[in-house]
Amino acid sequence: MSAILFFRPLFLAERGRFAATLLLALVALGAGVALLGLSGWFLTGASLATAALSFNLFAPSAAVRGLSFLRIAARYGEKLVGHDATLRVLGTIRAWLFHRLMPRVGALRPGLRRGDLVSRLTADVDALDTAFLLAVGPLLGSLLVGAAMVLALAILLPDAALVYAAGWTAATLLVPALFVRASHRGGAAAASVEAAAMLRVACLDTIDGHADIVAFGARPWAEARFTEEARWLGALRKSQGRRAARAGAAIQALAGATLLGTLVLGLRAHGAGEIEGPLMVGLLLAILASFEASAAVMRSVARLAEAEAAARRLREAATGPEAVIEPADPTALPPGGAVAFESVRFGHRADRPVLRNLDLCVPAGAQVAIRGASGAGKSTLLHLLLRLAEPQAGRIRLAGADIAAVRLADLHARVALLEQNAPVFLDTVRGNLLVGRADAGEAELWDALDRARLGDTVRAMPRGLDTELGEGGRTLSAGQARRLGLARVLLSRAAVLALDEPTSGLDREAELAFLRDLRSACAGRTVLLVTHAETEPGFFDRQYRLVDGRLLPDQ
Ligand SMILES: Nc1ncnc2c1ncn2[C@@H]1O[C@H](COP(=O)(O)OP(=O)(O)OP(=O)(O)O)[C@@H](O)[C@H]1O
Repeated sequence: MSAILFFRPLFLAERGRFAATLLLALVALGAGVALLGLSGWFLTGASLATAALSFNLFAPSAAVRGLSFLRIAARYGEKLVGHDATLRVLGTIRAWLFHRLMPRVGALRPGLRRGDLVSRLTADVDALDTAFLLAVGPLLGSLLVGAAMVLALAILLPDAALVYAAGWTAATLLVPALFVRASHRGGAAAASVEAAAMLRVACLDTIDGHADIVAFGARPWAEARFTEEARWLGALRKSQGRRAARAGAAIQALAGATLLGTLVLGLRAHGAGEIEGPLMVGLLLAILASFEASAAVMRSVARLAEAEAAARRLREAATGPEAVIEPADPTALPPGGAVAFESVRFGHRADRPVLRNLDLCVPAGAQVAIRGASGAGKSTLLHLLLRLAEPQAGRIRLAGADIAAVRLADLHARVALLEQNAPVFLDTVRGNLLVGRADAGEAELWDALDRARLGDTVRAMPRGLDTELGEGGRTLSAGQARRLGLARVLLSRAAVLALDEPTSGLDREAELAFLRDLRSACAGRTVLLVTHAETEPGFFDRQYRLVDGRLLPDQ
């Protein structure tokens, strides 16, 4: 339970609603047991009465109706309040998790797949709903009902109290505990949660790679992979289900044995005149009803094991190291756009440096191109400037300030990045552009689009700026998606533009035109552009080549 308890503060925010749920669940459970007990007593009493007149029919039948109504109302209220509280908590957990994940995404272990992360934010959070509704509630309810039954038997049929206590303890505590142990021992619950996540990964992978899979005739391969994941999940759930069914059968057997034991002891007490027949029947039926609560515990425990595994995965995602730490005592970022790298060393693995003691000095407003072979470290250099990763040695300065000492929000307001695979969000053209500057007006949006040479394309779209672009920009060509990313960067007010391959996706003519226009489009801003493209003299103030982790003057 330790992983679930990690989320306790978020659950406690709804403690009022959860307490009301618990109370209503107890009322429903108590009313159910009392209803069956009373009915048993009533029916037996009525049938044993020689003359109907000698038995008061009115009071018990009114009580039966009252209890059944109370049970229905309490059950309804419990579901209503409980689900409301749970949905609120799940919403809070999702928002909290998203907030925690954002600074950690860059530092997630490389093996962690997108689909797995989605799985954590959705299915794993959902699994936590069992933590209260299906676990704590039934367990507490069952404990209280069990204790009440032991007390009632101790008063009315003392011989049977011990038998019931033993049967009930075994059914409510021992069997679920053994089930949890068996599930933990095989790691079944964790494996099942993992398998469900992997199935989502396989599904997303297949959708993303759909065109290639079709083109290569690899559908059998994709289907076999998906089927294999599905089969694995199915097998794990089946064996978990089998274990749960065995435990359920054990509870039924214990309920039967307890009932039988109580019946034998009850008949003996009845023979000795210690208990009346109707009361004994009432007790027997109440015992039967109380074991329903034990079966509910078993069902919740079965789901609780998965909730615990899901909580562990959520905790891992929410508490991992942050990619970049905010400075504890940030310094103010002076105005300006001068950029300097001072003996910067970085490697994704410390023993494999990508940049080695790299120096670069770009005065404010200067435009610099950096060329280099694929894998030379060009994107890495730009990422370091935005503190998407931290150098292992050296310092990067912006407007004279060490970027490690300034607030991330200040840094990101000053430096805009056009990523190599700049995303197109599931939104309109306008929505995608406003990510660059939320308060941009209509004229500024069109200006940015024109400067990125995308204005005419958007004008020809049916709804212009309000055209929906589809997931991942599916309705755009790769070159158009690229230019949309560029327009977003041009729209921002950042004094420094970090452009990663801004002309990829453009033909050579458009590429040269873009590079030629860049000077006026970005006038007054510092530009660091990394590219494979051949540039021409005069396009940039300075040009470098990135070779062996160092910058050499180019041309
Ligand atoms: N997240 C990562 N984990 C480990 N290694 C990485 C990671 N990202 C990049 N690398 C490695 O770092 C090196 C530099 O990568 P980078 O993306 O900066 O190159 P690049 O010059 O931009 O290449 P390209 O022109 O192909 O985009 C490469 O060898 C790459 O394999």
